[in-house]
Amino acid sequence: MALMVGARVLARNLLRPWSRLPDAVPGRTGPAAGGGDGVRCFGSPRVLVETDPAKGVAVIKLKNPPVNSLSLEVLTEFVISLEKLENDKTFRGVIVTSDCPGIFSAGLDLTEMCGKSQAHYAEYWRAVQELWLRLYLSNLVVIAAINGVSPAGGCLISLTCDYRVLADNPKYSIGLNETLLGIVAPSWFKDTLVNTVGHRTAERALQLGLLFPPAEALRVGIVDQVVPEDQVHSAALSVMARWLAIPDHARQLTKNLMRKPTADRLVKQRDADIQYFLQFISRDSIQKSLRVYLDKLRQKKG
Ligand SMILES: CCCCC/C=C\C/C=C\CCC/C=C/C(=O)SCCNC(=O)CCNC(=O)[C@H](O)C(C)(C)COP(=O)(O)OP(=O)(O)OC[C@H]1O[C@@H](n2cnc3c(N)ncnc32)[C@H](O)[C@@H]1OP(=O)(O)O
Repeated sequence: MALMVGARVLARNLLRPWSRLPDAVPGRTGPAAGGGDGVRCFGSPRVLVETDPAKGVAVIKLKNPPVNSLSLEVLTEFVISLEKLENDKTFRGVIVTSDCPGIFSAGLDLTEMCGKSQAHYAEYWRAVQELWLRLYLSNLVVIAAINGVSPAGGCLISLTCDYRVLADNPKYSIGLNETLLGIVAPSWFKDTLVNTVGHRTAERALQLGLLFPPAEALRVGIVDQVVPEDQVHSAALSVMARWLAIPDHARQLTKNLMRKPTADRLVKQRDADIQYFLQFISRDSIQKSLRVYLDKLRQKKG
């Protein structure tokens, strides 16, 4: 019950940009934060933020064990943390990564889309839209340091970034695998993939629900770089330095030029998109597919 109320409060914060989460780790500094002196931490229970004001760079670490599924709370806390960074002129870039070993993100939280009320589905989908819009159009340089498997919504998060570095581990596949669950990637997921890998590759990948292992992911361009696992963070920092060498205003205007038409397609019909999602996700056949998929995941262990 408390969790539900908490989620509602957090979700309402999305609509009230002036409201702030209390800092979960207020002003913690020092080497434990991962970057030596001057690194400061804030954020929330599921979205840790380590900042290095001297470099103007922050690291957002998703921490929603066991699989970093994108629950309503995670989506909301992510947006709030991102907004905090964007409103602080100290920061010019952010690296998005995972605090869960071996898993970047298992994607949208299936339990949020299964067996819940229409009101809940609407609330959840608006939060998914919000995070996508904020990340896709962020003024910050956003680099994904993909240190684990990254299906569906996890892949979407990384596709919204400006650059993707993937750890070279055969288990760390990435892709929009929605069709394997018997569901369909919405048009703006599809657009994000098309804008990254081109129409033909996206068409094949989406219909077959392909999850690309690292070498393949690099070949089709769904990631920009594959590096040994222990170098993901340092590689992301090197890339960041290169992107930060470009004057902000020129880079930001160019990013906007490239991405705004795609984002505008959703912005112009957000409510209709929510209605479309509601109709789709509430179908008996879709609910059944999701239940079967979740049961398979749960039975895997037993
Ligand atoms: C023309 C018509 C168009 C209509 C379109 C309109 C609208 C669109 C409608 C819907 C669009 C929805 C888009 C959906 C996007 C998504 O992101 S769906 C999620 C996709 N994710 C996956 O397929 C990944 C599933 N998970 C896994 O494959 C594995 O869990 C793993 C990530 C590889 C990790 O494996 P492992 O370490 O072995 O961990 P377990 O499998 O044992 O899992 C641990 C527990 O976590 C639970 N879990 C896993 N994934 C999720 C998830 N995504 N959400 C919620 N929960 C998840 C799993 O059940 C285990 O739970 P228990 O501990 O057993 O309780």
